[in-house]
Amino acid sequence: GITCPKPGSARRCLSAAAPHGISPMLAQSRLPSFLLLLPRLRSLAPGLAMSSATGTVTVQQPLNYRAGARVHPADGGQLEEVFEPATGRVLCKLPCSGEKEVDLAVQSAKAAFKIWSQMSGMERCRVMLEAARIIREQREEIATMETINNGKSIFEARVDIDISWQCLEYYAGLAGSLAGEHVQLPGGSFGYTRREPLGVCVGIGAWNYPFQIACWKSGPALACGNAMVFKPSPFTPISVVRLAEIFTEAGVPKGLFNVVQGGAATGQFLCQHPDVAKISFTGSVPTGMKIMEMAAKGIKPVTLELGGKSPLIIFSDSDLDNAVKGALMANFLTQGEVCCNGTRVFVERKILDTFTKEVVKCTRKIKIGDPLLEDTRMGALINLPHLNRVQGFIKQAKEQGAEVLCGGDPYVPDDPKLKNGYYMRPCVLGNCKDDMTCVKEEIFGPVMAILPFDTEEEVVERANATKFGLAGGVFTRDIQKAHRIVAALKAGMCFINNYNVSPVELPFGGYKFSGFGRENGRAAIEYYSQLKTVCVEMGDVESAF
Ligand SMILES: NC(=O)C1=CN([C@@H]2O[C@H](COP(=O)(O)OP(=O)(O)OC[C@H]3O[C@@H](n4cnc5c(N)ncnc54)[C@H](O)[C@@H]3O)[C@@H](O)[C@H]2O)C=CC1
Ligand SMILES: C[N+](C)(C)CCCC(=O)O
Repeated sequence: GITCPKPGSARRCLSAAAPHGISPMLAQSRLPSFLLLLPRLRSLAPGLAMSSATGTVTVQQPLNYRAGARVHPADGGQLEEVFEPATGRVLCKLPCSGEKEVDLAVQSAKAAFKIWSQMSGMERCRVMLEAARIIREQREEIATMETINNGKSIFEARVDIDISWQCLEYYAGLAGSLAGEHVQLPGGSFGYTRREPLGVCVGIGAWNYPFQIACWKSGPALACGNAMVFKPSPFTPISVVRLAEIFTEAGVPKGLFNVVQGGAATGQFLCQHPDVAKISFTGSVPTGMKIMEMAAKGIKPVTLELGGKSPLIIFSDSDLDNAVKGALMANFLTQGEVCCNGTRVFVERKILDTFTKEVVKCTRKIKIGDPLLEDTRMGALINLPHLNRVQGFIKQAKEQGAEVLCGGDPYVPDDPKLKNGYYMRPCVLGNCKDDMTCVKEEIFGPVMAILPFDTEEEVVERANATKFGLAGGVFTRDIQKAHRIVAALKAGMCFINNYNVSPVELPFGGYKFSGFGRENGRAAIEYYSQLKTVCVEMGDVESAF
């Protein structure tokens, strides 16, 4: 029979390993209870007020970080309200950094780069391992901050934080083995290559995985000997400053990792700064295009992690129980606000009815509500405009002939403090056609579209008929078919018989409009370093003149 995913199973799927190699469930049970953590939470994150229950937190501390300390920006001044998605309350007013503050952050990074880039890989490794250790130790506090600012469930935020420290640990491990090669040339001459850092790298992040995105960028950047100035999304400015403090606590030179806050204007100052050597961006396609244009003016390399509309193909020979779980994992993590989500679920017609019935049954069981409660599996969307945008897609889908099989409507929790939060019921759409807007455009919300198919050839063609190419997945018991399908998919990250797991050892990134460059895995080293070739003459110069 088919069972819905059980609490705990998602964490097993999502997180490659747990602290100290023990199971994530065990790791969690060894942590002190949430209440016991409160005094510690206050001392570690003084920006958070007395209690950290939903609806009680306000952030007072400065959220810029420069030269090893929290600072108020030197200029800018325009204030952005930051909301708590679960309640709709204002968490803080964020001053956006201007050109002067951006310059100070870049200069601070430049000074730290001089020290950090001269250290050996093993020395950098030790500092990064210490940062990973501190994150692991403070997992609960950081996950709580992330939940309060992003609206995702605490259950998921813990997984994000685990992936974050695993990422730093992974790149710490690589730092000591970064090396060039030695090449013998005629007459005893030889050449060698050196893998050198780029300098000051800029990271610009989206709001869906604030802490994790910052680790996916700073991990490889710092391992290669670079410095970084990071700008989170103005919707989620809080947790990344904690990462900056942790790096300092771990022993990086002051200024190695700085945080500037703000939106497009601040981002532009960063991208146009002449002392910036590289830009790594996670966000939407239109912004990605602008970033590339700005980078072109300074011949700066870019990494672009952009949007997607990925296919998930379910064959009739799949293990149906796993295929249903896979479809839920592919669509409903972080309220569906995930770039690599498999939102076009192609189902072989023979099992369309059985599969759809089970997916709808399991989707209806997803517990929505206060994201800090242990049993919540879906929290609030990032903000009201975004909730309205997602609602607009569902309305349009109905107008174009799709059938709402479940959810799709706003959800108002019983708890009075959550009444103004941005909740909706996860939605499954049936009767979808390839040319509907809900099937073509990235919705970035909890909306799954189900599309029947008949043949392998047909489904591959339809799966690839998109401007995006971030991810794709296939469920089947036929191993030849599975590998044939993923080989034919035009997407950077493919899953066989699972979806949306994130082992940091594997490169992640897109094809086509989903961007280029890779994060995670050894591959990311290429994007945060440059190769110097040294040619050594052991004989006399044979001059042409
Ligand atoms: N491929 C991936 O890894 C991911 C992609 N995304 C994509 O991101 C989008 C949602 O994130 P948003 O934050 O709304 O995207 P966005 O593109 O509006 O903003 C992303 C970041 O860029 C900054 N920014 C905006 N305009 C800028 C400019 N002109 N110059 C420099 N920086 C600028 C923003 O302040 C923010 O920090 C979705 O479309 C999603 O597909 C989101 C997460 C992961
Ligand atoms: C962690 N994972 C795989 C669920 C999502 C990562 C990509 C993103 O930032 O949206």
